[in-house]
Amino acid sequence: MFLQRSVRFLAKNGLKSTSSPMLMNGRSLSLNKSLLLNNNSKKEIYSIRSFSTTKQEENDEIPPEQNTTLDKGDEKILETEKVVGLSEKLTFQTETQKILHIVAESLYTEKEVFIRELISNASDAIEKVRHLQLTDASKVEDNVTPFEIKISCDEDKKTLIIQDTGIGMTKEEMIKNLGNIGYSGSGEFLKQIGENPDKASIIGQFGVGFYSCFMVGHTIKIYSKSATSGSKGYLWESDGAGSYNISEASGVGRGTKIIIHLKPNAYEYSKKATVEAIIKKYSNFVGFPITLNGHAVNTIRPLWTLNKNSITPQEHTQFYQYLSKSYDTPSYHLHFSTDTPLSIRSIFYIPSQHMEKYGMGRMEPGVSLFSRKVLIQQKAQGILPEWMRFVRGVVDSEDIPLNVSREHLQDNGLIQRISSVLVKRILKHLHDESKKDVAKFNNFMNDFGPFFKEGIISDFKWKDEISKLLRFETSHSSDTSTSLEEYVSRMKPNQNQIYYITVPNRSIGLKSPYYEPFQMKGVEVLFLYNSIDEFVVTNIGHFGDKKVVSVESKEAEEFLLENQEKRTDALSQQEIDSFLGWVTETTPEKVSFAKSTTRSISSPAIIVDHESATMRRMMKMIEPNKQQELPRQQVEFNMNHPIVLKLNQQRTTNPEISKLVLEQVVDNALVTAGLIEDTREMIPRLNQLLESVLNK
Ligand SMILES: Nc1ncnc2c1ncn2[C@@H]1O[C@H](COP(=O)(O)OP(=O)(O)OP(=O)(O)O)[C@@H](O)[C@H]1O
Repeated sequence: MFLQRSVRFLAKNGLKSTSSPMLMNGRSLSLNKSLLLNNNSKKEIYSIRSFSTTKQEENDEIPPEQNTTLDKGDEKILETEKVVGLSEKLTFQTETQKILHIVAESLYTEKEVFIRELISNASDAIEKVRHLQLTDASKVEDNVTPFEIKISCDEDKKTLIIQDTGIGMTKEEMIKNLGNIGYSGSGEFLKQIGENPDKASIIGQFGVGFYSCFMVGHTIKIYSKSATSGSKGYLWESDGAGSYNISEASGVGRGTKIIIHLKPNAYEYSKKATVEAIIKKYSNFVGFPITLNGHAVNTIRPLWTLNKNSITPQEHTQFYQYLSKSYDTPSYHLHFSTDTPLSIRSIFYIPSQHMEKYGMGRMEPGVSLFSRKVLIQQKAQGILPEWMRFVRGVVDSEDIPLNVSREHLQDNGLIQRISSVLVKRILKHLHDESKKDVAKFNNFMNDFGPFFKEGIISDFKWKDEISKLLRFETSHSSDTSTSLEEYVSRMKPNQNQIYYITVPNRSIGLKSPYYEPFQMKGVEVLFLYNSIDEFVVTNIGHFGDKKVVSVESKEAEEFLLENQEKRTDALSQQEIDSFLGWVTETTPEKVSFAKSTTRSISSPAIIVDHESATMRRMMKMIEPNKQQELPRQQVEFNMNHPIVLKLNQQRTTNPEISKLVLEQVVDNALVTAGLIEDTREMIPRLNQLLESVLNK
């Protein structure tokens, strides 16, 4: 289809199906040329791509030997630039100095990552210039230079040079980007880098990658020329000891050239074999040709555009590690392509671990958005919902215009539609995986469950799909592995609701008077231990046609009443009424209504139909200074309980102690319902009661 469209277009516009060397040198170069010829309409991109790509779209890997114009022999990059005029000495921002020092000094075991960081910056810079060329070519001075990353190491000179033909930097940008740490939480970085054993991952996640070159270099020289029209070249030079020099330079090409003069303990990075192995290890999936001393190193395989059966598990792992700047093997991956209703090529990875659980701050979104292999935005907001920020991957859709506003991606209707398709597909994939390997999925949910719970609370649209993935601990088993589907499959024939109880731990749950009647009926109850869980189940509301309700709710009480054998009370109705009247008279500030319970409980009293304890705690967190008065409660008494019967006997003969006992019984019920947080106010009363027991 591309080809047909392009032939039509070329015929119409009189372009020749050229076999010029530029077109043969890879797609990025071809795109450049297309821009020289035309403006940036979608049609033009189709046409040139189709002509430059003779293989089918599904399998358009560019063999390494065709990747670059530079693969001609052992070529070293020379320092041909010349400083013009005087140089200006500037100091690093204080925080930057600290971070620079830490990065340079404390990562000696993982030094090699500096190559990954610099290549990643180079690739980002090229993506930026490519995007600018395709959206506003007039702003770019040089539209001819091919997109490439050249690396050169020299064992004699003890240098390593990394040069890109990317967006480059103006003088101001060099000062801003290289002299300051953009990351606002640099204090946080300093803390984490000290504590975390996986320092290399932290470097990647905090955007301090550039400074890693000071681990290996005693002097760093950076020549850079911004791609924007009219820019001059500059040299930035520093030994990382607090200051840097900037001067104008002539002979600087578009992009950035970093010359690292290696420290004696880092001479290994002047060896070609060492550097080549590191590039292959970390940067094999960079989307632009990388050459080392003139030889092509990487294989450009945009995996997401390939046939999924042609990709090996190792390639997936490598690609994931490249995308996520991490070293683990992903738990799951999904390679998903569709042409209807939208054209989407995508690959998603679910990491095997995440840092949020260690309190390491919020993860950034991890999916990059492309349009026909041109990067629109890395870590794109809005392509997946916020709660799916743990997913890493790539989404490519030719339906997205290159000049889509990157700031407001999440407000874009098309992005929202793509997002919908993707979220649905990812959730379905996880559901399928949960059936394939139950233990693996349960382990995954143990770790990543909080993200899905956040999804239930914040993203109502997906609550049905997400609720199928959640796992709970229940009275059936102490594993945190019961799905709602399994719960439903074990429901009693007369049961049409799912019951939960919020308790601090399992043992309290098992002893709770709210759980007791369910246990007696053999009805399974979900045990929720976190405040957030109650919001989660409240938001789930219904699972299929089964309502999810608290064991403390009216609905639960009605269920318990059904088919319940009539209790025979030891007291007459008149005696009961009189007792309950005494209760409300004696504890008017705590009890609004007292009645005889119908629940089979072994405690003397229980609070019913009350406000959720979780909600109270939440309100307190929201307004910590506001006194949260506890409203008067409805209390049900177990009229066969020995304490209640004795209380009834003694309330007239021993009114003082009976009042104390009643107050304690009510307070005990409030504690059981989680409504009293501070039990200290009971102590004087308990002491009085103890005294009276001992005095007997
Ligand atoms: N080769 C380059 N070309 C153009 N600009 C660059 C280049 N290398 C670095 N920069 C600029 O310097 C900034 C700082 O780079 P650094 O590697 O420290 O962090 P980062 O790239 O922003 O974050 P991360 O390392 O997480 O990708 C970059 O954001 C970019 O603006």
